[in-house]
Amino acid sequence: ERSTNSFSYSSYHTLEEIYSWIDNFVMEHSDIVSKIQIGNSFENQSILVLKFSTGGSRHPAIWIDTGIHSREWITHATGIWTANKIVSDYGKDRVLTDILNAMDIFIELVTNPDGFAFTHSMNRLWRKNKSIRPGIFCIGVDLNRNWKSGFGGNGSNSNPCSETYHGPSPQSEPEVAAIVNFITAHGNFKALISIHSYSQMLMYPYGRLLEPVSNQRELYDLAKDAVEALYKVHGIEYIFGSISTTLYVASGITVDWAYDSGIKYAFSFELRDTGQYGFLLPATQIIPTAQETWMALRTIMEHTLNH
Ligand SMILES: O=C(NO)N[C@@H](Cc1ccccc1)C(=O)O
Ligand SMILES: [Zn+2]
Repeated sequence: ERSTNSFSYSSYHTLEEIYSWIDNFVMEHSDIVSKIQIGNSFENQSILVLKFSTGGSRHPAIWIDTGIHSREWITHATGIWTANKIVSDYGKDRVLTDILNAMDIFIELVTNPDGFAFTHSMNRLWRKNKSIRPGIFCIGVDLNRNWKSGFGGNGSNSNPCSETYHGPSPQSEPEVAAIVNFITAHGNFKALISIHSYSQMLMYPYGRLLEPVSNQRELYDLAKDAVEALYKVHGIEYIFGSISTTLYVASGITVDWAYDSGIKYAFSFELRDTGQYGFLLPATQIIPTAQETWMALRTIMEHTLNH
């Protein structure tokens, strides 16, 4: 009896429960999934990535991260369901099978493990990581402001007590440095998708600039197709566009770094809802959210495969 069969995909879980699910999941699907430790968090938790691969040495790759902001629990839960969806549909869904036969998919489920543990133990609405530094009397850096592109610019804050504190320097945080080192060393990532909640948006670079990226038209059309595929599942409406024009100017963010590193398909999701529950989205909405998000992810991955 597969222990992942007894895991509830319609519940929220602790860091320990997710890490033990990862070990069981990898054991039960060792033909296609492996676990990579890309580093350690500030408080010395392992930073784990799931690799989905059908072989080959350096297939073009797709990166998905969830939970960079620890209070956004729907994103970790969506990532776990998505991992199981990939192994369930491989060999059955033509599009996914074609994607995995040609590309590798990497999913980092708990991108901010220290913050995530803290949302379970002390503060459900904690956003940042848990780094501390001498002479600084507030905890944590916003991991979505700590990237090199536009570091310290508008839409990030130099005050360590701010929720958007960018940290002392680019990639100062081990949780960000681990991803940068991994993606840079791999050298063949074609798409990066960083998943947040909430607001129901699908966005692409730039966050730091109002000017459009060179392939803006392509990203606009792809985002449009993706949100249409999402809408068809449960009728949930997303808006889409560049981060700076759709949401607000934000500097030092994941997708700007990815885009500037040559990953031309860089997206950020804001999952359900639009504020009724916000970060406290009821667990009953986990599977519906994951189901609709999958159709958008699949659309983006299919486009990446074909371009
Ligand atoms: O925290 C959230 N959303 O979860 N707000 C995001 C908005 C966002 C999302 C993606 C890129 C840039 C900015 C933030 O980091 O400010
Ligand atoms: Zn966020």
